[in-house]
Amino acid sequence: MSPRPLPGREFVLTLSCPDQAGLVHAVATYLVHHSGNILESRQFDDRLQDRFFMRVHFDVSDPGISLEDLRTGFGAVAQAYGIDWRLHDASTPTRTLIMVSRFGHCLNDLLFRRSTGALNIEIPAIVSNHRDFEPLARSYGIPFHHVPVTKDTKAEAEARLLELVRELDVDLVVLARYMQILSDDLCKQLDGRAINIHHSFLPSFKGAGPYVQAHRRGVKLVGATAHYVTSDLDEGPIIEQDVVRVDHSRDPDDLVTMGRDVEAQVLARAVGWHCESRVLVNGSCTVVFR
Ligand SMILES: Nc1nc2c(c(=O)[nH]1)N[C@@H](CN(C=O)c1ccc(C(=O)N[C@@H](CCC(=O)O)C(=O)O)cc1)CN2
Repeated sequence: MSPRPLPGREFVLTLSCPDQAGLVHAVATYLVHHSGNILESRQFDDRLQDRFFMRVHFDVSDPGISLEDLRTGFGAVAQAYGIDWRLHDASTPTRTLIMVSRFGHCLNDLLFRRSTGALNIEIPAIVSNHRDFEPLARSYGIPFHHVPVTKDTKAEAEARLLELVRELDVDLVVLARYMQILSDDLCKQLDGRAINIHHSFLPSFKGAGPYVQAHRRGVKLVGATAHYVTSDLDEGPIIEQDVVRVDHSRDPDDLVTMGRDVEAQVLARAVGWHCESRVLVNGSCTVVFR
């Protein structure tokens, strides 16, 4: 058997389109014409929406083929089939701006996971409406931006955030227990590239104080939900969720403590999958090729 060529550069193609025959063949033919070798391919046909979703992780052995060549080449296929698509270099880290308020466990977890290489992200800035975690940012050598928010300064604060997003070429904004509601305009500007961790198992207990709400309800499970941020508070497409068991003996503060680990783990999985282009938005839901 002839030896396989040395692995080339790796790319990820994600796509969705109206379901139709020949899609996988068209993608495979495109890859062959660009010296592509499939490493992983996942597909999902949403029969209710009649929409097809695909994620292809592949390498390219021809060193003369650039990312722009690949994008130009797939543009023709996409036009023929009405495909919405994205094509990324799999090795490129996602430039991630993290926002936090007074609870830092999710921020701390993301910083550590980046430091160990568990998350392929760069963190050009940490933004907070409080100064609690400026020392933590400094300990990782990451610029910290204190952007206070009041009803009167919200517009100015959001303008400053957008300025940082543009100046630092940010790909993804993560609300790691950032407790300010983003305006409709900011949500539009960050559509599909802002992830929030909500400290409940949505759709239960939306909004502020979910652990107090859960305690009043006498729940036997508390949880966390990572979702894309939209104008509808805590209603964005869900990316990942998990729960932890509780009981009658726990007061609201106990629930806050017990929820920390599951919040951090859920957010980290969601951020990791987003950064590996494993999450595709399907209307108000997601398809996650995890
Ligand atoms: N536009 C959106 N903004 C935010 C979302 C979202 O889904 N869409 N998620 C929240 C996070 N969050 C729960 O996870 C949350 C944060 C804050 C509040 C809230 O009511 N806060 C203040 C009011 C602050 C303000 O007016 O800006 C309060 O406690 O009264 C509810 C839920 C992050 N932002």
